[in-house]
Amino acid sequence: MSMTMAEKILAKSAGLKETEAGNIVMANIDVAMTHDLTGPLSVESFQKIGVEKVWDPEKIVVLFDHQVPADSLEAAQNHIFMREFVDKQGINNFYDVKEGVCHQVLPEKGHVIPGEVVVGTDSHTCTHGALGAFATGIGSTDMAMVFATGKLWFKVPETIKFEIEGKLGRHVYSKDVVLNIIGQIGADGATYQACEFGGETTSNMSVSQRMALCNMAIEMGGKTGMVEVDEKTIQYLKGRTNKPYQAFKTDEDADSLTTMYVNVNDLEPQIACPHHVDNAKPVTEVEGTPIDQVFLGSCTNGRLDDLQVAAEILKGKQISSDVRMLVIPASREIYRQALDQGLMNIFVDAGALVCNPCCGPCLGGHVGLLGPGEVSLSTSNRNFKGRQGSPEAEVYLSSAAVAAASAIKGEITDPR
Ligand SMILES: CC(C)[C@H](C(=O)O)[C@@H](O)C(=O)O
Ligand code: SF4
Repeated sequence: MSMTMAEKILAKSAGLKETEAGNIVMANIDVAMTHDLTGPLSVESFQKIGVEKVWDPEKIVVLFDHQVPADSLEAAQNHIFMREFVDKQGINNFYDVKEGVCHQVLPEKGHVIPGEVVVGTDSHTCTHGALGAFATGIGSTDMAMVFATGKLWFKVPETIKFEIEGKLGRHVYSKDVVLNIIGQIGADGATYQACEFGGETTSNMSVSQRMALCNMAIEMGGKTGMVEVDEKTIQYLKGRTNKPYQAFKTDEDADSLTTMYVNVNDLEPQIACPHHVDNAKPVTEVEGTPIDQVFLGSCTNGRLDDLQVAAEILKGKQISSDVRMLVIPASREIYRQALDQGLMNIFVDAGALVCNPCCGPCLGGHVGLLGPGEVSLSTSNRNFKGRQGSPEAEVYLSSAAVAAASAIKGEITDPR
């Protein structure tokens, strides 16, 4: 039977030969991730089930990233509570305050491999599908059941495959591609679909750029984002994991597959305007909009290539005195590489604030919040009302290149 990548992975994880979209399968979970913000709820629910020990401590990853270092007594208490859980359950895959954002750290540390089922109590767990896994966000009570049993049921999703063709122009990136797709199909355009990204443009992208595509799958309602395994995936995995893995591909004649063709030859840098991610416009339509803060970071665009692009633009320049710019590398590994490459000197000399790897202002719970009437330009993935602080603030989303060029001018700027 012809199947999609999502169907093949879910069939394998449920011990079935085949399955099809719409079926309910009981999957064996390969990786279960929780963090400082949703972890306490997951653990409290787990404790209510009454099972003493988690099903397999080696398959659980606990990580602190949303409020690190603790910015409130509540955050500190959450951290203490989670450290006690990790200790009691013998969970070795524990990353305390220093490592960075979960969706960057898990792939980096080799926890994500092709063909496996990864669940996390965070909606952007779909990012990990860039390595050919089936990865999705789940609720804290679902995670409690995973902790207890190692299993979770899924309705097998249909697949929408974005065949991306054409050559990206100068200073046009995967973030622009995915914002444009979301603008076209809407925030509910791929509801409960496995969003697979393919075509020659995707093949030419780095794993990092593919992660930005998959990261945004949830912003069009997707159950997961996915990219087929290729040489770049294999190179990425090298030195990170020795675990054997299976690479699955979507059969072109699979019943549950819909294809959307996207040509990027003439694509301009895109901006998602307040207060919805699907309110995407070409930068030329919004350039000149004054901004108060620029946030370069997050699980969407806080990776080394993003920092490199931004540093190239900021080199020898000064950030506008009307703007605060926050640079937050997505992980310690990226921070280290950025230091080695001299990127941090460029940011500091330009007048940016460099913070420790964490989620930062992305969801308005930690550093760098916006006041009423303020405007942020952010490389993250959501611009909902109140997302980065005051409900009277506005958030625009863009690539790292637009963010850097705009920081210099103090207004939304076309980096080209
Ligand atoms: C805190 C967490 C539940 C949340 C998510 O699931 O996405 C956060 O990471 C976000 O980006 O809004
Ligand atoms: S960086 Fe933002 S989107 Fe990513 S996990 Fe953190 S809060 Fe969520």
